[in-house]
Amino acid sequence: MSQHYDLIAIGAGSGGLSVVEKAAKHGAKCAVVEVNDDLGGTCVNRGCVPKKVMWFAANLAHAQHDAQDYGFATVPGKLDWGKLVNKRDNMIGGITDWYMDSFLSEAGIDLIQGQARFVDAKTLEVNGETYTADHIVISTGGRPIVPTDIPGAEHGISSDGFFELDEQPAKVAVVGGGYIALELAGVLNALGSETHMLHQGFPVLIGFDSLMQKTLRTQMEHDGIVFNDTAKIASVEKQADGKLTVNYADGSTLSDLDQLLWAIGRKTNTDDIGLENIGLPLAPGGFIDVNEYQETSVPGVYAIGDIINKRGVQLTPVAIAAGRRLGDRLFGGMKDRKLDYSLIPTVMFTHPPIGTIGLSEEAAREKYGDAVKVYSTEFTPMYYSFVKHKAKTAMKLVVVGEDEKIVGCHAIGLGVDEMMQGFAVAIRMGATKQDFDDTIAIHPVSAEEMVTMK
Ligand SMILES: Cc1cc2nc3c(=O)[nH]c(=O)nc-3n(C[C@H](O)[C@H](O)[C@H](O)COP(=O)(O)OP(=O)(O)OC[C@H]3O[C@@H](n4cnc5c(N)ncnc54)[C@H](O)[C@@H]3O)c2cc1C
Ligand SMILES: NC(=O)c1ccc[n+]([C@@H]2O[C@H](COP(=O)([O-])OP(=O)(O)OC[C@H]3O[C@@H](n4cnc5c(N)ncnc54)[C@H](O)[C@@H]3O)[C@@H](O)[C@H]2O)c1
Repeated sequence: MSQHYDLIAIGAGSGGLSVVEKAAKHGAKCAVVEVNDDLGGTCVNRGCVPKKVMWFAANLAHAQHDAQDYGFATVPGKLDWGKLVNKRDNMIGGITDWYMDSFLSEAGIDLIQGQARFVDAKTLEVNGETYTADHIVISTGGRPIVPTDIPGAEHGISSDGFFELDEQPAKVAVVGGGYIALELAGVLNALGSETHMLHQGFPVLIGFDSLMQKTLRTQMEHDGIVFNDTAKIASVEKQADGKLTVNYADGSTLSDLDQLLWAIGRKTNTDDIGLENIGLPLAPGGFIDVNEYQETSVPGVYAIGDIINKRGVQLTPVAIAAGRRLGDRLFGGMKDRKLDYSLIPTVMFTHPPIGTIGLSEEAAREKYGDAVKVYSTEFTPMYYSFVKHKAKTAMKLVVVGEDEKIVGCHAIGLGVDEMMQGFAVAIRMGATKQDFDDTIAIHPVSAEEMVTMK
């Protein structure tokens, strides 16, 4: 006899846990299926949370250098990588234990451990048992891509492997030019690894505003990261001493690498979940198409989080928000509740960080043509007054039409990670440049430049 639920989520990550939590709060009988031993998914175990710990450590490394320029007698200390990793993993263990021991039981949600597979649109099979539900949510997220067409690629690691490193690599190459490549390269470099970034001729940070791309690139180079923009990797070899050599197509090499980190994108977790049994086709890239209510083309089957076919929304708060809204709509009587996917703010935890919301200047010009106007500023924050190793801050407001409605807001620099959330509220409410100008600045902080741009 199979067990019946009102809703089952496949995958206990940001999206899956959020939809069952909300649905259960509204009284629905819910279960979540998870194939891994740890709950919380990518963000908690192999993403945002451990990454942010490493980013904090990298900030401290920068600050130790800066402190000397402020007159402190301290000499920057060497990081005990093992100690940091141990503390980080203990912290994450605390979160996953809490999910396992308190979160699910307090919310009255059943955990089904194993790999879920659709038998039909209302039935899942897990470890030989069947479970039925009126509503099934696919929230299986994704995993890093490691190339299969480059001989020796398997000698490299992915972001998952980065979080398993118990020793800091002395020399490392990071392949890619997106969020993960840039964030992890920044961490490794700040913590003292010789860091090489390999990507293939395209600008880093595709889709971001060009001012952000340019400023970050300049700063990363200034920090000592070596960029190879024409890195066509032909093969990777492991030497007798365990070090790696990258052989480029042009015959040149990069050798003595302790690690090679592939950060070239992620693939969705859709293999072997039986989508063929419910007639649900995959969109290009392995994503799942959904409508504005997270509904797939199969009635009663939904998809949320990284798995859905929308560009630029593979973020934890997006998965959570979509899950909560779906729970409200299905069981809370909120018939029209859905996530608005426009104007999603995001921060890239590089050194310095980037905060962004809305359209880049380039995208706005493509959409609105001559109606676009841009305000921007570049400056050195006061913090760096005595610091030799300075990092510039750059900000840009992209506005449209006579009322100069803000359609894009971008900033890179010290502290912008904590700055952008408030601006995102204003911009979602329809703020114009005049609203920003009418706001009294806070002094002396970098954020004041956002409301004083000419
Ligand atoms: C290195 C890194 C850093 C990141 N940093 C940030 C950040 O700073 N801020 C941010 O907003 N986002 C960040 N992200 C993105 C964020 O982690 C994801 O957007 C988020 O985790 C997506 O949630 P999800 O629920 O869709 O999927 P996931 O969190 O990936 O959860 C999916 C779950 O489904 C399980 N699963 C898969 N298949 C099955 C199956 N058949 N049966 C049962 N279970 C299954 C998986 O084991 C997993 O636990 C980062 C990602 C990475 C990789
Ligand atoms: N701070 C954050 O919020 C944060 C941090 C990390 C990840 N994320 C989320 O996770 C998603 C995935 O991140 P990601 O970095 O894996 O993907 P991404 O799509 O951001 O970047 C992948 C990069 O790899 C490049 N690339 C692709 N194939 C390549 C190849 N063969 N050789 C060299 N480069 C290649 C792409 O051009 C791109 O620059 C992000 O889009 C983001 O939504 C968010």
